[in-house]
Amino acid sequence: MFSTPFLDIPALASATGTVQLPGSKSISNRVLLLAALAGGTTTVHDLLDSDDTRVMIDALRALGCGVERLSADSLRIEGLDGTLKQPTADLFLGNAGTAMRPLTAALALLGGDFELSGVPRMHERPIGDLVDALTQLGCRIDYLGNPGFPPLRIHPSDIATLSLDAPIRVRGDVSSQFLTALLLALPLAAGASGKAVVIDVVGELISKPYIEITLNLLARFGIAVQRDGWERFTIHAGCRYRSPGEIHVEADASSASYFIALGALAAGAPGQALRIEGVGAGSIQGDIRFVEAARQMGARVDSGANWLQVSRDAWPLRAIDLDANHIPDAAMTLAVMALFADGPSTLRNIASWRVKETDRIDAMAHELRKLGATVETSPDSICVHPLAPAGWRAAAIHTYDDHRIAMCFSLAAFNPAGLPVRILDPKCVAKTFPDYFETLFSVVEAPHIPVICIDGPTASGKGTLAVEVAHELGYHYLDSGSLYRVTGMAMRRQGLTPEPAHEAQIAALAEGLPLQFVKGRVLLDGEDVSDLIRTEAAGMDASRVSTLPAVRRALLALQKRFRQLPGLVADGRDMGTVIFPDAPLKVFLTASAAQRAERRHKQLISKGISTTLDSLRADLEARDARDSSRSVAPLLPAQDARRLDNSALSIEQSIDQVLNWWQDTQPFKPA
Ligand SMILES: Nc1ncnc2c1ncn2[C@@H]1O[C@H](COP(=O)(O)OP(=O)(O)O)[C@@H](O)[C@H]1O
Ligand SMILES: Nc1ccn([C@H]2C[C@H](O)[C@@H](COP(=O)(O)OP(=O)(O)O)O2)c(=O)n1
Repeated sequence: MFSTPFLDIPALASATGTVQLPGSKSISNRVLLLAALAGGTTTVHDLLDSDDTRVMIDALRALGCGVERLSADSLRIEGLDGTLKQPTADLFLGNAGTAMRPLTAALALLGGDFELSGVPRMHERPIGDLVDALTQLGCRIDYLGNPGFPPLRIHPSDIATLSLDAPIRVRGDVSSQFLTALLLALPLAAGASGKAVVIDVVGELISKPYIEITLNLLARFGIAVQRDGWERFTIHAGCRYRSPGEIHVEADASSASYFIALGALAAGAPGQALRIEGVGAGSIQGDIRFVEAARQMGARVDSGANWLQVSRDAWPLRAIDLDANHIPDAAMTLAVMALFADGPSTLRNIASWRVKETDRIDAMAHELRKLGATVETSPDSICVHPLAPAGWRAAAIHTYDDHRIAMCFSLAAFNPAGLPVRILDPKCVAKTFPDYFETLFSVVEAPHIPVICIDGPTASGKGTLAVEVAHELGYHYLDSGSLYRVTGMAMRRQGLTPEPAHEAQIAALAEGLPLQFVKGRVLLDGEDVSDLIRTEAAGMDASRVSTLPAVRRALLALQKRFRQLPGLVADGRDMGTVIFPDAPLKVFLTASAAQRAERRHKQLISKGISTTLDSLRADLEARDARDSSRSVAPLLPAQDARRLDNSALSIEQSIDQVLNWWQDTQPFKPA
């Protein structure tokens, strides 16, 4: 996951390969609650691991439910079978509507004293219609802040005294989650009272496919609900939740929308399609119908029960005018696809966007306009005009703590103007798809992946600076010196010396180094050699092998392979001159020999390696001389390098300087 303040996605061109999507959030949280309410043990497979499922799991644990993690995506849940082990708890539910609404209903019926709260945005998301429905029944719920919104206090009520004779009326036109919450929880009342429970929906029910997911999962847990149209639902008297034992969560169909769009937008080679696994034509999720909308806009989509294959067909895409009430979440992706269409596209009947993680109609319009688009909105619709190649602007996209805004705007990187897109607060994707950007980067190609080169003499602080700059930008890091250091070490282990006579053998070693970089450590054939290669002797050997042209050639391709999305910071001697001559920022970092010797001295002493300042300075000057005078790729500033003498700068000042230079190369206006 990218926890950086922003993530710059360079202009993207094509996409091929296979993505495996994480589990559906809606299914995951419903299954977790049903498994907790049921008797017996349920093993849940392919569960989504995200912010919203984590708050649900924490809440169930706080209620005394046994939850055992079996792996990153599977859990074993010991159900409560209608009896709370912890009848009082304060539950923090983040911004998870799929936890707040169903837990409110279930806890109001289970009898106990609970406080339910969330992040500030959660306290702006309506829940009054659900609370009204529950109070009609005789449940006691207070608003602790603004009436109609969380936080809530739920007081104990006796399920035997609830008034179940008249149908329970609930509004269906604000959020279908209110009805879902009642459907998931009311079997508790129907079971305990021995009476059938009838729910009447008031107003036109929105997001019906989500209700179908609820009914489908209730059936898996032994609860049959009779549905009369979309107006009346009857839960049978005396019903009981029964664990299915094992249950698999489908991949998230809403998350699939970004990759379906990707397949439609990216120019792949003929016959090459993007494959999406984990969800397909057999899905129970409403958002799978995004496929129809994408086809309408010009995507070519083939499918099997649990896979999809997508490629570009019509280009430009075809504009659409769509009632998107049945796919409210995935429809946001259509709004970005509309930028690539042959006319204005309108998405209608999407008033629910206004009460989601943020007011999505306003937020989408605002951010699409930043890209240069003309956008019109109404209380329940959005109309997006396409952009001509010259109309595109480089924009820093504000994401409103809304995962879907972050994910759908990443697609703007396919703009024909070749502009990058900046996504602010990219970690908001953690709500449903923590590895979204990594997954995206694994299947797309970018013509120009940015590189920042930091070259300079030993102990000038290149490594320190490069690591921090990479960290700030979410970029990969190449410590090219470590490749020469490992080569030197491998050479010694083979009984070779850094002489021209051994050049071919050392180059062959360098070519086939079984190297891995794992969490800042360097592994040679599985052995952690990070500390061994840091000694001054290893530095000297590295400097010597680095004068051998065949060794430099052998390491060339390996170094270039580090240039991966979203970008790279590379430190060494010839990053800017030889390896990445097209890098948009090259820094030549220096400091006085006295300063450098002193820094290295402190560094080695702190690692428990004994040495003297004088010998270090002599070694360092000898190394500078050799690195600068060798015939191939000598240590030299590239012609277009910016020089930074950090003798009088702190580490933070050097980092700020380089980041400022980097911002200057970017087309984004300040956010
Ligand atoms: N600007 C700076 N001011 C003071 N010390 C620094 C500065 N930059 C780096 N250092 C310190 O100097 C030492 C050598 O830095 P390092 O990044 O290993 O250099 P290089 O990669 O160029 O050999 C480290 O202990 C580091 O903390
Ligand atoms: N791109 C590079 C990186 C390092 N080298 C050589 C020259 C250096 O003296 C050695 C060791 O490099 P390294 O960057 O690890 O050394 P320092 O950390 O700066 O002391 O490798 C090189 O020739 N080209």
